[in-house]
Amino acid sequence: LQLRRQSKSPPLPPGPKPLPIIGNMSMMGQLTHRGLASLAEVYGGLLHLRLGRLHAFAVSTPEYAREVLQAQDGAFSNRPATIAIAYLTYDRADMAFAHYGPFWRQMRKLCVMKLFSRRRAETWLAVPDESAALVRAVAATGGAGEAAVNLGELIFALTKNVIFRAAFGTRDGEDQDEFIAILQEFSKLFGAFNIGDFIPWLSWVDTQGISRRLRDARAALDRFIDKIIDEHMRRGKSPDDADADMVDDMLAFLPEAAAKANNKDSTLRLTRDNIKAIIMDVMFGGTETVASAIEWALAEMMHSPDDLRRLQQELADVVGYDRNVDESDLDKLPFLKCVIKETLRLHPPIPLLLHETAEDCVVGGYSVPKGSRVMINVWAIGRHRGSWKDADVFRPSRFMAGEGGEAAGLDFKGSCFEFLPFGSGRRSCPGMALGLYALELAVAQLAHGFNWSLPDGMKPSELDMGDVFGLTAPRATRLYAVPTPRLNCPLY
Ligand code: HEM
Repeated sequence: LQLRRQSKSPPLPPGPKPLPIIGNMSMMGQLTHRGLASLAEVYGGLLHLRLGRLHAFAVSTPEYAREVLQAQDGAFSNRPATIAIAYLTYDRADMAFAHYGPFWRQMRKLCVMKLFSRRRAETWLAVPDESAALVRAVAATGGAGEAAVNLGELIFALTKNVIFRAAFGTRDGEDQDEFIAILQEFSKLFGAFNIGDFIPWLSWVDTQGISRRLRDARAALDRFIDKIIDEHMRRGKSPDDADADMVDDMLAFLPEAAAKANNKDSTLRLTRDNIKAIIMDVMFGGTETVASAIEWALAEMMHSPDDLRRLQQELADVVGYDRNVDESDLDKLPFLKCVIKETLRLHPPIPLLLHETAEDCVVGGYSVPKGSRVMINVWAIGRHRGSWKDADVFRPSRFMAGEGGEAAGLDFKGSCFEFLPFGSGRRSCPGMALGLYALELAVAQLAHGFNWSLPDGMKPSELDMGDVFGLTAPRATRLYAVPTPRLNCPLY
């Protein structure tokens, strides 16, 4: 009896009572950052759900986040993938959905050292160029202080152009529209409910025609990127060329190119599928995340005009009224950094981090079996009442050093578990530096270049601050605002 008792694994954490076979699948609609935060108030910081055959866990406190992202990082670093995700990533031929292991390590090294690194001039030049184009577009459409501009749409165009340029070396043309349509279909398929993910013996039930849509979407991507790869192979640019793009960088790792260049230094060999899948990672990882953060930062400041005025005063003191902000100013703008931090705390662009366990684990005395889906709710953690004073209030000065800001010592690099907009540990964001650069520059230039008011006499307190849940958590309604130029120089 004693042996049996000793070998008994610890209990599963608390959670809503599951039904036979379907478990808690009737609660699928609640598995959003907000829904899971409400469940955590009832069941605690580590809760368990049964979704058909799948065990799912939600982590909603800094203590449990530290446990899974730091103390037991190795066991929690796999990624869960639905049938749709596995198919659209060419069976996890990318980095974001590859399981933790030697292949993922090599892909990650390639991304960090080459694709997103500061040395990739084309990518980093795209940020100031496209940010200037955004300011120009704002000045052109609403610059007389009369018409409202659709800031959300213009900001999305900025990040899309930056990433498109980084990947393919170009921004214009009908190609972009075709590619955006492919991205949108991928995004819908990633989020579509598919019963086979939870009850495999029911996978034949495909009422929404998902299998056909998956085949069509991947075929469309094949057609699109194969053409680009062939063009890049024909022009034969070297990754060392100043205007090389990500495709040029990756082509050097195709077996035929590596053999030709006698590239023995690297054991990494990529296939065309790897190249396509990584391009999709970069598109999904780098476009909506940055766009949603820029739009939220501006919306929060329009909702809290004193903070906008304070940032504009800082910009006037440091930059003056005769030019707009450039990269060299960014490190001299402490309040701007606080605005960015406070925005990422309240609106982490990826609100739920999705991990999977590679082995049976025990967390806080509870069992987490191998192959479980683990959702780390960074949105709930950023608003955790035990960690943050006035947790739901936008107050950038909480991060201000020298003013007694209670959160002055906290940053988002991954060691403060109450603040994880970029994740932490092995699977944390490899595009953080690039994302922050685009975010800081765009927010600073828009705040410095214009005074902002809300359309139709709307009061700041009336601005809709709701969000929607998907791969990211952008604003529920696009941000419209009326710009009035405030500099003595032309806006580009
Ligand atoms: C404000 C901007 C951004 C935010 C807040 C952000 C946030 C995140 C988060 C939270 C993760 C997942 C961490 C985890 O699961 O533990 C992630 C992963 C990732 N991000 Fe970002 N990201 C941003 C910008 C970018 C950019 C600009 C790129 C690429 C150009 C990028 C590429 C990726 C990739 C490829 C992964 C997957 C990494 C892996 O699985 O190993 N991100 N990001």
